Amino acid sequence: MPVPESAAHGFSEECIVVDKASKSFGKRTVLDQVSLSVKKGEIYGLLGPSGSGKTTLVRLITGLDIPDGGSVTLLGEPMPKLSILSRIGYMAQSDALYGELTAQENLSFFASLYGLKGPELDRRMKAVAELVKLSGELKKPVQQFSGGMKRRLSLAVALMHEPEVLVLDEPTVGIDPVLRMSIWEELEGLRQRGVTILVTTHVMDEAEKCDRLAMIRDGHVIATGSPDELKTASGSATMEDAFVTYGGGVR
Ligand SMILES: Nc1ncnc2c1ncn2[C@@H]1O[C@H](COP(=O)(O)OP(=O)(O)OP(=O)(O)O)[C@@H](O)[C@H]1O
Repeated sequence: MPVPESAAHGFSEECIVVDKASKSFGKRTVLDQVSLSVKKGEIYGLLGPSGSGKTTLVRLITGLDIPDGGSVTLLGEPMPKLSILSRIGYMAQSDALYGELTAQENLSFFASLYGLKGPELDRRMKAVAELVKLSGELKKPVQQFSGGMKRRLSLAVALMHEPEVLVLDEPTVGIDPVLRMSIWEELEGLRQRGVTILVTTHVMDEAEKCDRLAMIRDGHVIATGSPDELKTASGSATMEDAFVTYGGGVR
């Protein structure tokens, strides 16, 4: 008897459901009837060439933009919905941090937007700073941070309010391989605690770490599945080959 996909991967509840979502800018259709679903507690990757529509899709999912057609449901609620925002952590592609403020001041500022204060604020600040290995750097102005440190601080900001869903747009761009590995260890730790993670990436070894992936090309989801399923379906030995097959249409 075939095993349902959700049972096969050990997940059940659907956390993010995108149903035939479309988005155009002017005459250009950037997303065309995109559908996918992400289950609670999985790391789901969006993989596709530059300009394929990943960031646009992420913005629809987080409610920053509204689809022209179709729908997005997050944690059972139709998006956009203000009350859901406190349950999402979003890390955009470019860091939105205050350079003149210290890391600690940045964390306090963003946490205050979620109503965190007092001992709870201190507890969360300590926890996220440890998680992204910036505990010793909290008093430094962010303008003195390297690109990788800023990326890690942005991740810390997204984690401050203990979101159930984490949406990360290319979280490791500009980060060296050692730091990249440690960020992925953190993401795997969060997954173990039941956090659902949606991540866009261009990096194949990161794609391999996802439970499931959607391959996006020219605004369409052209394949979904686990890394092994995508490799098998495309007759590829490596994720890189699968990406080229799906993304570049080379074979
Ligand atoms: N606000 C906008 N106005 C007009 N065009 C836009 C807008 N936002 C995105 N686009 C266009 O939509 C297409 C998809 O962009 P998007 O940023 O979603 O791609 P991406 O897959 O995230 O790319 P990358 O991997 O390079 O970040 C691109 O051609 C982009 O120029």
